[in-house]
Amino acid sequence: MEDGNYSKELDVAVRVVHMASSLCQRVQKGLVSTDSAQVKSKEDDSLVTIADYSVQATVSWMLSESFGSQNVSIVAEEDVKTLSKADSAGLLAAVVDTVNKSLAEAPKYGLKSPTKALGTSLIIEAISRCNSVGGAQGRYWVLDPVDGTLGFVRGDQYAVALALIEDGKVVFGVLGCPNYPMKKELLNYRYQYHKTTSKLSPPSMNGWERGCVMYAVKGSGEAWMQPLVGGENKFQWPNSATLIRVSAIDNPALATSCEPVEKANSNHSFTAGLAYSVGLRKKPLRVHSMVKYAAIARGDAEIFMKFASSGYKEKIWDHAAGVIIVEEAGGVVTDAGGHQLDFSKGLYLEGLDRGIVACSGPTLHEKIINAVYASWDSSNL
Ligand SMILES: Nc1ncnc2c1ncn2[C@@H]1O[C@H](COP(=O)(O)OS(=O)(=O)O)[C@@H](OP(=O)(O)O)[C@H]1O
Ligand SMILES: [Mg+2]
Ligand SMILES: [Mg+2]
Ligand SMILES: [Mg+2]
Repeated sequence: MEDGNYSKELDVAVRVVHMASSLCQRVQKGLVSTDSAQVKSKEDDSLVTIADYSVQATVSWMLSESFGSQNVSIVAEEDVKTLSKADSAGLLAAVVDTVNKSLAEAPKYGLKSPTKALGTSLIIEAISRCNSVGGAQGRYWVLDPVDGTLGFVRGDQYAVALALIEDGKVVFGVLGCPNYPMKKELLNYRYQYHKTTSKLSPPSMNGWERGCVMYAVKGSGEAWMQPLVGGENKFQWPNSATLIRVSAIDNPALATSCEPVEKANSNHSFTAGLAYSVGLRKKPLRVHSMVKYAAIARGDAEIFMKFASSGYKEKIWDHAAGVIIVEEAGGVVTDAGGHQLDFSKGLYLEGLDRGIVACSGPTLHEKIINAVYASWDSSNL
């Protein structure tokens, strides 16, 4: 894997995202979404689960072990505010157990386990150590431990997203998509929700390989995908990776667009109007998480549009890994004004103009940017 001076970081990042993705699959299978020892609401009313905290602790601990805690700065979505509350004691215990089970499997991914199980304080410390504020200088990791937590709780699509930013630019991104099938299938993969046990279990689709890890290094012109290491299989590198490329479709009538599931997260009627005006004819795919970027990078979709409410500020962890993978797979990602997304301004994509438009190529991208320009004023957004 030829790349600048990030090969060791990328190697560890891919391995730890595989490990974290398997952790999520295990948690998702046993998830009882009404059980507050597994799923909590944070102060902003968004959801957080055992998996979000466990992945953040696992990734944070492994990066510090691999590179020395003094050399590792991490921007990440979660903090320990909710987890430290008295009524989160059950959740915290479940996180400690989940993290130690995952770390015990580290050798399967070519990584080192801790000499003994981590105690609660070390796990709290690993999560809270992810307190970098990002910015235009220096090197820091960007982690969304579970992107699309809502999708995760629903047994639907979600992602584990890890990227490295240096001097304000994303230098590589790794995206674990545990529920995304290896074969070219629709993205509406869902676990079945059993009302009686209120448990989630994967549909009985024999031999239907699901789960992949994508990664790309800035300027390489390549994006790669590995099947998720599952069961007793040992992780191998790099021979299990295949090159992925965006779709060559640039005819709007044949193009597939995707967008967030929740209309609170993106204005569906505005994107429907844009779709019609540029001549899209297929029903949009509504998909949780950065799996939407993964779908474009892999050629399963050609367009991803997101127009959040005007007051909302996009976080860098919701986009860093997905953007670099689409760009290196041959796609284009800008804001609605056609400007590059700016990852150098701290935790948010400051200065983002109206929304995000990611396309498989410049022809579709230009049509959509022009359609936004033509219809924005009359859209009273
Ligand atoms: N109001 C609002 N507007 C826009 N975006 C928001 C909003 N609230 C949350 N978020 C962020 O969206 C992330 C999930 O994006 P998705 O594309 O998965 O959304 S959706 O669930 O499919 O609607 C989700 O990421 P996770 O928290 O990691 O799941 C949030 O960071
Ligand atoms: Mg969240
Ligand atoms: Mg997210
Ligand atoms: Mg998240």
